[in-house]
Amino acid sequence: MCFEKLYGVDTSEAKEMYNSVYDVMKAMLKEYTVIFKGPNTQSSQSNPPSSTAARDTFASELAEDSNVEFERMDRSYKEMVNEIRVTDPKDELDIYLKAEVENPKTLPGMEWDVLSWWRLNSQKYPVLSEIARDVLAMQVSYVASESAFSTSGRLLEPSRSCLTHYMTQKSKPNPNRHFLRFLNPPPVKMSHLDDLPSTPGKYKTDKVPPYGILHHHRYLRLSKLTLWASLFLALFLFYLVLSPPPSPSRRNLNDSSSISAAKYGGSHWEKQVRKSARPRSHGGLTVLVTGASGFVGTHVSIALRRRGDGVLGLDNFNRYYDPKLKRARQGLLERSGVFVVEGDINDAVLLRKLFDVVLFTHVMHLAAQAGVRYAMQNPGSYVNSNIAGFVNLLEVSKSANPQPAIVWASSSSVYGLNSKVPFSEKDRTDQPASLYAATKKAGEGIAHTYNHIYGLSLTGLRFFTVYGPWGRPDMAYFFFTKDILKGKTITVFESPDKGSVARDFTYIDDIVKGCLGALDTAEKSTGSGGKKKGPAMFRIYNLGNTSPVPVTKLVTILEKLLKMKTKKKIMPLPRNGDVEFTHANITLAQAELGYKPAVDLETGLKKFVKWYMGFYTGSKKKSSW
Ligand SMILES: O=C(O)[C@H]1O[C@H](OP(=O)(O)OP(=O)(O)OC[C@H]2O[C@@H](n3ccc(=O)[nH]c3=O)[C@H](O)[C@@H]2O)[C@H](O)[C@@H](O)[C@@H]1O
Repeated sequence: MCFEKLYGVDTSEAKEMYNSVYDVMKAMLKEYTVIFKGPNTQSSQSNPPSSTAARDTFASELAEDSNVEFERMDRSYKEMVNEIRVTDPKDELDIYLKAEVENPKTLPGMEWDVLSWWRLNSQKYPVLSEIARDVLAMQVSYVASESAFSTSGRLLEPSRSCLTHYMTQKSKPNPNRHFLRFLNPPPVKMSHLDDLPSTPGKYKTDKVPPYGILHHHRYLRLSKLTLWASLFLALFLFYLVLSPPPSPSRRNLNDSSSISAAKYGGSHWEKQVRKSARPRSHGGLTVLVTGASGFVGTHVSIALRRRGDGVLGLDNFNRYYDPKLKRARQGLLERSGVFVVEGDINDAVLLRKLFDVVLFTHVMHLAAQAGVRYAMQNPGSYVNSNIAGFVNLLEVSKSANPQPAIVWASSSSVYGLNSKVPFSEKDRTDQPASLYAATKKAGEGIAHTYNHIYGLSLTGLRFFTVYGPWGRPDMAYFFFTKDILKGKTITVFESPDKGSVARDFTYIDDIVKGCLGALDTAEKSTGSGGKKKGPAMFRIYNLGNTSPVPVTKLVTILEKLLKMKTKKKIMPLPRNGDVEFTHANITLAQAELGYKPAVDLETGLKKFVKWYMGFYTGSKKKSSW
């Protein structure tokens, strides 16, 4: 009914919304039925709290605390509920939905509240009323911020969630409650009760009308419509609070992570994990590569495997860009003997499981939300992957025994508005120009903390615009190629003084060498079992090419390689996080990692174009992979 009001009678939107809420309610009902009635298999062994027992406790609590005429109330409403007594909990929802809409206009002048109605109807709808009690009794402060869930200011108002002070007393956090078990929030004062006197006892319970009277009248005044809306609202909150950590505001990005749990476990899976992680050469490393089906992850994993190291991949296959490309990379990895676990770095259970099954000597952490400009569209995904995910990985790594040495991908973007060239590791990095850069910089700070407190060996690599075969479709060289081939106009940015924007484009093979150099020179972590035993290595290196190339030149090279002219639209560099130029000073990486970039942009793009034509157009000239 409320969806019909919102979307129109008989519209597909209304039906879709109704069905989705209905499905959620059914699922919750099922869950609660198991909790309050006990799963079939256990019912004879244990004594799970039945809905009747729960109801009785609830009723006796009421009788005890509030001087209500409980017996009288009990008699009257038992008479009422006997009219429709639901025997099978799974029918409760249908019966509730079919019930008459009650008239909200009767007995004006008395406030109603949802919880009272549900309490009153707890015999009629035993399981639904348990859900209502858990969900609707949630105090405002049980959610991080009520406003966070609201698109139009305050969400919980007296008319929407009218919890009397009596109810707030009754709805104290109870760790045994199903809902609160998930939440376990600190009990803070409800914001909409702020006008309650702060002196305890000023509100006397005897000022509350006797429960029996209230109770007797309230159900008559309750609008089914409002009830339904309240329940939906509460369900919405319930979902938000219980859903996996958010997430990229774009739902599809996390689709794969939310189903990851179903994709691991079992003896066959463990066998694959062990086999993949087992080094083939004597003294080989045992490396967990996160983001293994990403661009750099694929190349690094294959290079490690080829030289005899054990490699286990981890990737959530999100949809930031075409997952088919990631699956194709996974195919390559499998052919090289690298098994990729489908899962998210935010999944601590999975990570712990992986560390239980394999004693990783190293982690090559490449899973991240990449891309500078996309951060304005979906900031949450950067926080989720580059900060929360990284912390999760560090947490699990610091507790592992032995602790692995970790090498992870930072970015040239941390230099932000730094104008001193070439960029040296000693230069300031406190002026990020994008949220992406800020999360990468935060990652460096977080890594330092874990090094300092737990003795984790950590090496950060600041990559400079990495390109090459199997690259990322969101990067300029990649989509320029695609657009040039399609005869589309491409947009080339220029700096505010009409100068060229330039990048220190770095070929993938050079980056791979830098990654392997970092892994090979990383000292062991010093901690064990989450405790630091001594100072551990902490390093940051630039991995660039040391020869910035203007984007206009990149376009000219691509035109030459593709043998096509393109239409260019020159635009001022938008204020979306892009910086005017990057240029790496690689002295440190050269000295300590033996890093020596060897591929110039034209040579690298030639290899990329060859791969691109083979992969996307089926050209016979396929690359070596
Ligand atoms: O080195 C880095 O730190 C970063 O390199 C790239 O970021 P970016 O250098 O911005 O790479 P592209 O998005 O491929 O852009 C390359 C150049 O093309 C320019 N561009 C981009 C898009 C466009 O339509 N037109 C255009 O002229 C950009 O302004 C930039 O100068 C990656 O996307 C980041 O993930 C990485 O961390």
